[in-house]
Amino acid sequence: MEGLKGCTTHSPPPLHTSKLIRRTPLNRVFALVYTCAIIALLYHHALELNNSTTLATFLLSLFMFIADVVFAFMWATAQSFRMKPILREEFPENLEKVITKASDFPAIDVFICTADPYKEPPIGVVNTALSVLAYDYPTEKISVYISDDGGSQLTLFAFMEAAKFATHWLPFCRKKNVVERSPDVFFASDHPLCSETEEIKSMYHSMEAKVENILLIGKVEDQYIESEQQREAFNKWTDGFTRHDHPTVIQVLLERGKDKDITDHGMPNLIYVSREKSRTSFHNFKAGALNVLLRVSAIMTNAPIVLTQDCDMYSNDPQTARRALCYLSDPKIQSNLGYIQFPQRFYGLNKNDIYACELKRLFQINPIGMDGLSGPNYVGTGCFFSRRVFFGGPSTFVPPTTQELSPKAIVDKPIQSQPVLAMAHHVAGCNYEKETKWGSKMGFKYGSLVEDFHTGYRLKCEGWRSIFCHPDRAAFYGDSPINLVDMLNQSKRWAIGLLEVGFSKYSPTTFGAQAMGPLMGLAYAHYVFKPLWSIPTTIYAFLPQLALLNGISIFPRVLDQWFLLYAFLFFGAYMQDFLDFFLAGGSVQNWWNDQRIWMVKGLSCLLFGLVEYLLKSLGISTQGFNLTSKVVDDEQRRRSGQGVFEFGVASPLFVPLTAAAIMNLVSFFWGVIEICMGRNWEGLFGQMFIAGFVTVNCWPVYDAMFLRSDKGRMHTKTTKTSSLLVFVLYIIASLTLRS
Ligand SMILES: O=c1ccn([C@@H]2O[C@H](COP(=O)(O)OP(=O)(O)O[C@H]3O[C@H](CO)[C@@H](O)[C@H](O)[C@H]3O)[C@@H](O)[C@H]2O)c(=O)[nH]1
Ligand SMILES: [Mn+2]
Repeated sequence: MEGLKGCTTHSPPPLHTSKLIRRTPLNRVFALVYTCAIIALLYHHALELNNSTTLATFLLSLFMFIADVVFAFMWATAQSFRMKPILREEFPENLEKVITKASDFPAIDVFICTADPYKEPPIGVVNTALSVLAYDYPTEKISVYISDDGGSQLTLFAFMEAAKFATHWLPFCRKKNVVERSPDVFFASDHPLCSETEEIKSMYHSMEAKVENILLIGKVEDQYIESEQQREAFNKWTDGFTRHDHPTVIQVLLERGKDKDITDHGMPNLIYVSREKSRTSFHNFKAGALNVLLRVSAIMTNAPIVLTQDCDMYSNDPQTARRALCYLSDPKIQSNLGYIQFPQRFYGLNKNDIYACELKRLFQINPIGMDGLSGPNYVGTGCFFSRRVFFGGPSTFVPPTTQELSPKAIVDKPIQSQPVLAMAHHVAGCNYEKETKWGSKMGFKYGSLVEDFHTGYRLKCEGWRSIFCHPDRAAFYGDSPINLVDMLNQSKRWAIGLLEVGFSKYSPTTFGAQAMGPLMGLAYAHYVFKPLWSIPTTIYAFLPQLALLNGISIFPRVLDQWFLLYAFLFFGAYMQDFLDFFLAGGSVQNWWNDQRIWMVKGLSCLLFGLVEYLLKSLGISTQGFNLTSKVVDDEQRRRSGQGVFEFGVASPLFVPLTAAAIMNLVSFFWGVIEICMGRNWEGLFGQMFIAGFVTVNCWPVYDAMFLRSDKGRMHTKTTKTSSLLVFVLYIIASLTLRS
């Protein structure tokens, strides 16, 4: 592999190594066997279609055929992750021995995005920023930029407080060798008690109280303003200032070389940026915010390395930047190395992770598979980029709009000097990108609600390589929705965004496969077409059951040889899925929940995402970036902690799921009755099995409909609508199938 491997007497110690996962040959053989089984299945379908005698049986066979074709396609795309998965290890302790002294480390610009002080409490964003400001990295090399799309003085106020607190926090972390550098996490953990710790703890809590108080009041009142400089900053929030319409605000809160901590050690840069907004221009959500930060940071510091962070993703390991450097500074791989992606990991997941919010496959398993090819995708946060990637492919430099934005430009003026500030305001303006390549050929890419996925994908197509860095100690921890409807809405937004890429002119199946090779093309196709899972899932959730209710058998009889094929395909896929999950450190319970959520998503967010995407393509509706809320009420947190599903609201997202739950329960019992009355069970076994399996999976739905009385139970309106839907489907099916 590319790493600096093996130690002869002369070669330097390694910075990183990698190895192929041991079970890879087995995976490849299994893929071959399973492919043969799929071909046999499709042959069987062809026979069925050909032999169907009535329109009804033809339609049934046709739908089942479509379902299996989509399943087969998705299975095939998933194999790309199993062909060459690799594991890596880094040795940051060797950095100084191999590369340079710490003072020669490259500078890093950190981008933290936030967009709404009420959905993303500023104290949380402050903790994220503090955890990065306090990295074990030369302080003068770090600049943290906050992008505030909420345009909120409350957030700015929180950061002014944070800047003061940081002058105590950074030296404290250094002195005590603190590992949890997010103060909130540190003070909530078991930490050694001493007067100094107590003092800084009370300082933190009083800052927290102040910030929360301001949030309650809703504005920064006079008594909180401490200096003329602060007043001048808050004066920008005039009467006409709204979050959708306001001028650029850039505020340098800490300046390298000028501001000192309480031990007289220098501080990193901390800069607040709220880009200009106007109702007449489109802002491209987070991608737009990141492009503004790319430009503003180019003018102010222009570090060669850029780290992007979501506001809730705090650093959990101060060594992280050094770890990324093990790759970024290795001359052997530098030339086409685009970014180092760390996995998204989450704190406070509920017992057995009932909503599978850990997204183990997306964030931990699949990236290992892509890493063996040309590297993992970008997931929006916890990613160290080489700034150069935002300006064209490794050998095709796309020059920026002005020389000052070039990754090679050298900043020689202080960040608070007049020309620098003027230029920074200019490039943050909402008209700046008009008629430029920003968002298409330059910077973060526009055109998809999953700007992270889209950007990473396009960088790959341009020829950049990426690396997946997954140390044992999580590098970052973030928030994940603990409310079902929030989780489904988030996945729905992703589904729409993915389809936007899938059906664009850059589709992975055509453009992508050509640019990156067939395996990477497949891997990306697996993501962009993920919402298509909803088609077979929906068919399998209703059709075999409707046929069962009408006494029609659609799968082979148990003693038939074709039945074995179905059994192999089903158990083969589930067992392999289980093994992947289990060997990546997941528990049996968590896997069970993960497969259940896969089913739930197929009947809710993926289905709605697909429909909304179609409506959007027809110009009927538009979808914005609905932020995932990072606040939850205590009762919800309690229920979620007990591992109980939270329905509560009457969302249409729950209707197909609830209808499927009812349909499967009813048809299963109907089947049992039929068999008790002496009907031959062999022909119905396949359908009974599916109905039974779905019923077992739907336990939380029945619980929420019939047994619970708390606020998180199923809304009666959802139950009624779903029952009606089942009834209508039954009538339609009976009329068609019995005709
Ligand atoms: O107009 C916007 C919208 C969002 N954000 C920020 O984007 C981040 C992600 O938003 P969130 O609501 O937390 O979305 P998630 O679905 O949890 O985020 C995942 O999916 C997004 C794409 O849909 C990626 O941008 C994220 O990095 C990825 O973690 C947050 O820091 C927001 O403040 C903005 O800055 N401007
Ligand atoms: Mn998020």
